Amino acid sequence: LTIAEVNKLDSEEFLEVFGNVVENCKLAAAAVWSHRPFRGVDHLNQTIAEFLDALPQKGKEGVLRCHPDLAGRLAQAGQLTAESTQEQRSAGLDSLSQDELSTLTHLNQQYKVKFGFPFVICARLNKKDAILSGLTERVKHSAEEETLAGVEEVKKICRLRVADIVTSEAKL
Ligand SMILES: NC(=O)NC1=NC(=O)NC1=O
Repeated sequence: LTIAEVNKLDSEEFLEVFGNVVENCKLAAAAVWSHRPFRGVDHLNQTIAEFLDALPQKGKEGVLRCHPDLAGRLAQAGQLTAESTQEQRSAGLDSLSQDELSTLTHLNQQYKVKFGFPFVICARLNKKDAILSGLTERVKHSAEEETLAGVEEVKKICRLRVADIVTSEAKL
């Protein structure tokens, strides 16, 4: 879609198209629709980022809780959204050794017990080794730090999903 076509979508169509740019969080798309017309893809991403940043602490944690674990139960059951399936596959998370899988599962569990929300990272920008080292490092942080770090990753995931939908116009 060009940004001009995006700006013509009514709220229902906009939700159909952008409803999952933030995983399982249609509210983000529903909230930013009223900012149209969007000047360009950067403006659209900026409004989503501002929506996420303006959420209270509990809201930020809630957005993180809407994310499926990396190589977690849903992934192993083949029940991830199309976007998450593709992202987790691109990081090589669908071909982990038994050791890697048990390490990731254990660390994810440890992280979730500590923070009460899952470890979130942009899988399209991190291969499995970066994911494992990121998780090992970030589990040492505070809940406040990890809420912010998780939301930053959600913004990266969102930007890539938006880029799959909106053709950025060549600068005229
Ligand atoms: N817990 C996660 O980080 N999940 C995910 N990151 C992605 O990039 N896709 C996911 O499903």
